Amino acid sequence: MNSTLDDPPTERPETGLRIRGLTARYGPVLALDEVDLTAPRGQITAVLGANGAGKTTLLRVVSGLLRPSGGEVLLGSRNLTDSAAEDVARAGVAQVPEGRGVITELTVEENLRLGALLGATRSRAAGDGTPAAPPVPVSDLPDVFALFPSLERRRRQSAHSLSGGERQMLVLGRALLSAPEVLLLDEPSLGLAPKVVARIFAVLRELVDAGGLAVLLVEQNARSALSIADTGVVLNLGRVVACSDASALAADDELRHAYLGF
Ligand SMILES: Nc1ncnc2c1ncn2[C@@H]1O[C@H](COP(=O)(O)OP(=O)(O)OP(=O)(O)O)[C@@H](O)[C@H]1O
Repeated sequence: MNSTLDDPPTERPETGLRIRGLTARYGPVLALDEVDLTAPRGQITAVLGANGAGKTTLLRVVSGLLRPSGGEVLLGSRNLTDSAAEDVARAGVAQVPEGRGVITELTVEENLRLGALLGATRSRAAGDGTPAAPPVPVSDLPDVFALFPSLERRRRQSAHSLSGGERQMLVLGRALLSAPEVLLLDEPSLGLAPKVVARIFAVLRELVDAGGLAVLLVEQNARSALSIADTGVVLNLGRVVACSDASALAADDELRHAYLGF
């Protein structure tokens, strides 16, 4: 039987996110078929694959937006499988939606304060027995501004005025302020200039190396993703067709040509 969010942890929380036998459907369409993968703490796990492979569906299930038809989503010893999206967020799983996720009516600073608000809620919950958040080295707005100085220059501007790259930095900063254990990133490179992508990926790498954060990075840009990831998982038609060390995947010509488009 599944444990619940309220069960006391019985394993070391270092385990990170584990997905076991995950199956998801849209009516007759089988979008995920018995997917197994692990996103350990202190590592970046890239999920790669062509259009329709099931990457977005995987994120939707993990974040509680779509109910799976089978399998499990575990965070440490906590079973998040059938949890509502707000409970998954409170458990420490932060979504970094593709740059659309900024609230354009609010300023940069106000957007960031929303993330900090969730972080504060989580800290109070931790006092009630939930495992404390890991030491993500971002706890207040100045920490985000140190990572992304252009956000500081625009802190009082409406988020509407930001470029695509700045919007992506803002949603990432907001997610970090929620003191996450796991970051889920959906195509953070989409439509951005290579220089901006390089900055965002370098920040992710720094954060993961500095603490116990687990990153699940969904990307179509397989080459860039594998350059910063520890492990790559390749999906095709809802199934895992490869799961390996990122550098080994990048060096596998057959696999790259068949599934990764580079
Ligand atoms: N709302 C939906 N209704 C029906 N089928 C869907 C729906 N969303 C996705 N699908 C189907 O589920 C499968 C997986 O789609 P998904 O969006 O997860 O793939 P993806 O790898 O994220 O691709 P993309 O990068 O194009 O978003 C595809 O066959 C897709 O057509």
